Amino acid sequence: MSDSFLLPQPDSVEEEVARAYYNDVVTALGGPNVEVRLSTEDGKGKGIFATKDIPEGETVFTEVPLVSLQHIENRGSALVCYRCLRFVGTVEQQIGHKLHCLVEELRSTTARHHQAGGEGGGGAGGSGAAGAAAGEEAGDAEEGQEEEEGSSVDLEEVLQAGERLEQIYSHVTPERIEALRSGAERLPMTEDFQLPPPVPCRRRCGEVFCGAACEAAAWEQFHCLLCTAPPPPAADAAAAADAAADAAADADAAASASAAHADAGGAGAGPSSSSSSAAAVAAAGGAGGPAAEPEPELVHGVRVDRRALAAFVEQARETNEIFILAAQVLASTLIRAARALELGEASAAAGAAAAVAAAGAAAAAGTAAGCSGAAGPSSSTPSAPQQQQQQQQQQPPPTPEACRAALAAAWRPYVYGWKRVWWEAVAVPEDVDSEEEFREQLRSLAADSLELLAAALHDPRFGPDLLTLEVYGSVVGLFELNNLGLSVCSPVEDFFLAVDEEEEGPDKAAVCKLTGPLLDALDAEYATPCEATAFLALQSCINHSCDPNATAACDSGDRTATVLAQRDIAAGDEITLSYIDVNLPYKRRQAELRDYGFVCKCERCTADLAAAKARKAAGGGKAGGGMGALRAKIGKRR
Ligand SMILES: C[S@@+](CC[C@H](N)C(=O)[O-])C[C@H]1O[C@@H](n2cnc3c(N)ncnc32)[C@H](O)[C@@H]1O
Repeated sequence: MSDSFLLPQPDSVEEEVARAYYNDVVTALGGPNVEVRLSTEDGKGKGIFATKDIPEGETVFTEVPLVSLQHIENRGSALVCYRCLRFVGTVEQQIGHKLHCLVEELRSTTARHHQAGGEGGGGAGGSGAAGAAAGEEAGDAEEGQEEEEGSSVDLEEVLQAGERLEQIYSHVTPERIEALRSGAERLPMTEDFQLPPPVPCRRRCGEVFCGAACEAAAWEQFHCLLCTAPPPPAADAAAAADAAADAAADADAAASASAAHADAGGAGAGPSSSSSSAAAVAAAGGAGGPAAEPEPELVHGVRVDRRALAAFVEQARETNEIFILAAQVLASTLIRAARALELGEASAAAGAAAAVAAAGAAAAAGTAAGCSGAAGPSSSTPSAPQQQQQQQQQQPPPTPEACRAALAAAWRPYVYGWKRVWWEAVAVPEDVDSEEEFREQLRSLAADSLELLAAALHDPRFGPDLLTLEVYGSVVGLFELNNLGLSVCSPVEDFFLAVDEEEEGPDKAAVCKLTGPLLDALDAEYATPCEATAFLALQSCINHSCDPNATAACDSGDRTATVLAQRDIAAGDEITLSYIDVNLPYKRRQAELRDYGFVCKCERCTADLAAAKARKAAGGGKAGGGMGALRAKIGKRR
């Protein structure tokens, strides 16, 4: 059992609080189609059950992720809001961004070949260190080999990169890519695919948002603690509080934000992305930041060292991007706990379990407010850093009991997702010789990451309880076992489909003359969606079935993820989704689900296993059986 009061204890008080929390979450989302049961009869843990008949095609429930993060390697394919994943800019900018990042990535591959002296090798190659799976890294046998592989180049990959680059340039010039990217070139028919203009982070850290409200919501929710850019000079500090609103009106915002996004890791791979945090800081400096060593800032009572944050982000991008999501969870928890103290809510929270549950549920519902700018139950207008520091200095220090109660309440939205620490939750890859060594390497990677984060966020009130390896490992493990892959369709795909569907004739020919070369240059990339990882309070409670009765879909327009009935669901039925491709035969399904850390106990697997055993007993063949094609992956809701 865990020593940390932040990780669940199996006692009745906890169960009561959990029940109250989920009731509040369901109610806040407009229930009452479903309820959360804390244990299913077949031992799968928590589950979601229908409280009334839900006909096929109807919405079971809709919710907003508590946190989400676009995959680093996807940043070159889709220019989206850092908080809500909505595509931003224009279709032209999206096309320019994709081509620019693609060209940069291909160039960096061929440049690595030249740097390596033009020698081919059988090494790892690949598209750079960014986003490399921690498991792969931990699976490498020896340091020497890693180094050797890092500098070696796969000749075939280099040749392919060169060919692809030539193919792109045979259809589109570098000047045209830049014209699309900057908005100088407009294409016909794109007015039907309006996107919000990108609004840069108030400190120009390189992240962009779909509007000032989303920028402000992200800032309040976690970004004020995690932004890698230093504060503006003192004279501009007051203005900085309103910078998000100003940025929306900034005539250059769209183009500069688009470029900043690309420079801050947009290429998604290769050297440019691993130095992205530094680039983001440099970009912010260029926008008026001080050149001198910045002082740590006090934000909601947390001492924030932006340079240390940049180091944290860089390590996460090179090893495991989930560390960044984990940091969002911890930062938003710190902020909610600090706000609770600021507003004097802690004493109430300490006294009543129900109040604790309500605070947590309200936090989940608060983030569900979408792009409205609301960031939580005690959302307040952000004040300038100096004002915040003054306020905090005037307040008497909170008691340890108040701190613990505030932290427990703030932590509530995540506590029930907890299962195992990351290094114990990960399935061991087949090519790993020593499981013990592998898990130790993951543990040490998480410890390094936490050390960097703890150096960046110093909080004597909550830090000693929250920033521990056990809690950090549990948050990363939560994403390993509960995360939801979000996939938001690209407006670029919709645009090219619309062009294709136009009636044949001279008008279409004129449009195709302009768009055809772009489609040829993009090739299969034209349809790449935004891919992200997210954590949702209710969806993370839905168990898997190889014959699911529901499916999930997401809508980038309002940042919602919806669960839909895939067939008629009766009151009392468990709601199930498929985490994998259910077309696979029994053994392959079980193998895939081992990656999710469990042996499937669904009715179909139970029946398949029984049939296989019966066949074996009768001296017969293999287990198998196909179902209709279903994808766990979330698609766009139409
Ligand atoms: C996303 S969570 C679902 C909610 C979970 N039951 C809970 O208590 O939080 C996924 C976890 O639920 C359990 N689970 C989900 N579907 C299952 C199934 N078909 N058979 C066995 N365990 C399952 C596994 O422990 C898995 O790691």
